[in-house]
Amino acid sequence: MPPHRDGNITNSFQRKSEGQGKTKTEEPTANSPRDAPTASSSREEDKNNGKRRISDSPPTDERCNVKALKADAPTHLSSKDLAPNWLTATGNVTSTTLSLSTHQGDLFDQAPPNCLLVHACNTQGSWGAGIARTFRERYPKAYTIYRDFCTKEHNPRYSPVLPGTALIIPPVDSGKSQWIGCLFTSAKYGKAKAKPEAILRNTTPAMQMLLELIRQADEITELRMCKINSGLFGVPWEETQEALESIKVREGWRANVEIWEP
Ligand SMILES: Nc1ncnc2c1ncn2[C@@H]1O[C@H](COP(=O)(O)OP(=O)(O)OC[C@H]2O[C@H](OP(=O)(O)O)[C@H](O)[C@@H]2O)[C@@H](O)[C@H]1O
Repeated sequence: MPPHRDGNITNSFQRKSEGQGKTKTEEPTANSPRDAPTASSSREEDKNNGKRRISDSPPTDERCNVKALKADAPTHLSSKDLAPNWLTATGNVTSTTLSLSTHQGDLFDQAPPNCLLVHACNTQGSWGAGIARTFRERYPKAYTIYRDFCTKEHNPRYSPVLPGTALIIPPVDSGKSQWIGCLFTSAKYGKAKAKPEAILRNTTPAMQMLLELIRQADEITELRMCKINSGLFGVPWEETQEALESIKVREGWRANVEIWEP
């Protein structure tokens, strides 16, 4: 995927079934990895040339055929791009657990091209305070993609983004070459944010999904993350750290995450 897009991300994950009725949202438990919402197979064929766009094709043998995605319209990657039960279909579990390396400095400073910058997000489409606000100021077009994902592709009331999932957004802001990673660890924010134990429960499956989406994006150079959940979400960093370091790395996943703290 070329580093700079024109920023007009067409949401090629439009689904015929968009606007479905209410769905019950549950908080995933640490031991029952959430079955990612299935990529809808009811997507229409591209009538213009009869070709099924990758985003309209059901996942092939367990995973999206991402190769064709690069030739297709630019877009984000999310749970909708993963096959049902994707976690069991993901490569073999290795004996390695995720390792975190700490770096002193501003997450954004001199982030290399195609580096993924990761933060914790709510599913309401708001980057209103904290580091999220900085993300919004520095990557306004990426913010628009996140917001539209939460409020147009999903509907916070009737078909919300599920906590415990993730979203990655390619470089779309002019002059910027970084990807943005969103870990949905709490549905709401502020006083309505999830309880710390729910945020922690969501962190593991969200991170597992992020690692799989990174593997599929196949262009990301390094992975930088702030101390997610430890500020406005009110979860002691050590607890999030323990949850992250307990993740067993699958074949093809990044095994190291850089944690940047000011
Ligand atoms: N430039 C920088 N480089 C490196 N580290 C930086 C930094 N700037 C701040 N940090 C640190 O990054 C950690 C996270 O701190 P945060 O409180 O922001 O995030 P969180 O994950 O606890 O909570 C998420 C919810 O907060 C937001 O705001 P809203 O809900 O919209 O109101 C979202 O939208 C979510 O909902 C803290 O250690 C900060 O010191």
